[in-house]
Amino acid sequence: MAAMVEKWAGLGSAMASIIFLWSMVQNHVPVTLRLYLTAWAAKLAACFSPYLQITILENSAERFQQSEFFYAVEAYLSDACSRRASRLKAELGSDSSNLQVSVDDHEEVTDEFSGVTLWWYASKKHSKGNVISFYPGEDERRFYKVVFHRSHRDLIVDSYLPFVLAEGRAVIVKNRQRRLFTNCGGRRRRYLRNSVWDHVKFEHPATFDTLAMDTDQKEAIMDDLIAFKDGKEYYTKVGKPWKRGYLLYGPPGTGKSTMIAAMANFLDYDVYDLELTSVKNNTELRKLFIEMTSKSIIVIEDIDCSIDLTGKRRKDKKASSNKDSDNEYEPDPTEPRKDDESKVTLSGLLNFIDGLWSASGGERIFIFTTNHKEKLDPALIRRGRMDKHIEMSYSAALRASRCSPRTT
Ligand SMILES: Nc1ncnc2c1ncn2[C@@H]1O[C@H](COP(=O)(O)OP(=O)(O)OP(=O)(O)O)[C@@H](O)[C@H]1O
Repeated sequence: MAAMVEKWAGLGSAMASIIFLWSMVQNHVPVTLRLYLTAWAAKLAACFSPYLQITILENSAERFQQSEFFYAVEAYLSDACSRRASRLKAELGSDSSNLQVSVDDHEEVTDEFSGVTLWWYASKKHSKGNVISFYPGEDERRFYKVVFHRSHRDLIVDSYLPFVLAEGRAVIVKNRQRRLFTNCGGRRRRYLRNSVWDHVKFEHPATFDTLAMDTDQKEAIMDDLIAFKDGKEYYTKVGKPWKRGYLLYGPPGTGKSTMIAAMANFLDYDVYDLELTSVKNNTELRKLFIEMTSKSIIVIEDIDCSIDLTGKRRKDKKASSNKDSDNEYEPDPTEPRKDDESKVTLSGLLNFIDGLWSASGGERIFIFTTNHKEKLDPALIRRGRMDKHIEMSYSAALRASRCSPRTT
């Protein structure tokens, strides 16, 4: 018993010495050296620890692109492990109608795989950049960390993590609600949501059955869409990005928007309604592009009103567009440049469609609509960029109006 008491007393004095030494270090050692020492202490501890940890960040380097793996992990943990967690958080789902329950920050959840136990943690860390953000959450990077015994390294890396990715993807698909995105909402709101896009649930009821159009033409379009959707191998084989462009042209009210909705419903894709006049410059356009998910249709309506195809800039679409009118807005060279005018250039747009960036993500369809095909720059609509040109005519629209139920 006396030996035990002596042992505890020894331990107590050792602890007191460590605390004293640490407070000395805190007071007298410069911050940079202290951080260096802390990092080394962590490395040293890791060498002797029998456990390994893998971190999965929400954003890859410098918040550049959101990590699909992070969201797969989030979905997997919410679905498979949240019942074992004692602290959960509930948020509105992506379509703002369903509740999503997930594991709260700093909460530990255990999982088992092939008889091996693993521990997951969710947390946030502040980015080390010098940028000061005015919006909450901007300088924070969320991450998940999985800890396991180092003897199971191969099993975890080669089998468990791919399993989590596949399961998480399946959960995302199962819970998926198709969305209609816009870049027109308030800039501040989008920052708060940590995204450059706003979205609502996509609920347009149009289908190819309800679309009035020549049957052969309709079937040709559907075949083309199916070939695209199933064409991953083909695109890889021929070395082309997995994307396709459609130009829908014809007078107002001939069903161009309806056709887009029918395509989205047919393919089960999200729709990104890109308002070019709200995009500040080519850099912002690229950022919007990076944040688009795959399996999506990117729409630029009335492309001739959205961008000055001669290389000069044009005012707001609304200012210039009375769609039936031929009165074009002519930019006045003496007019001072306004900051809120879009500076997206034709070359920026061409890069967006099929430059190096266009290949990232894959499985995307670009659709431009116009009432004046003849006004478009040939470079913009050449085959390869806009692979299929579809004319929408009044005769089909007339058929549609005859078929639609009468309103009184
Ligand atoms: N071919 C069609 N099939 C089914 N509905 C049609 C067709 N054409 C027009 N409509 C109906 O006419 C209305 C206008 O169609 P829509 O908005 O798709 O035309 P649009 O060509 O996109 O017009 P705008 O150029 O003005 O944007 C919608 O209510 C749509 O249901």
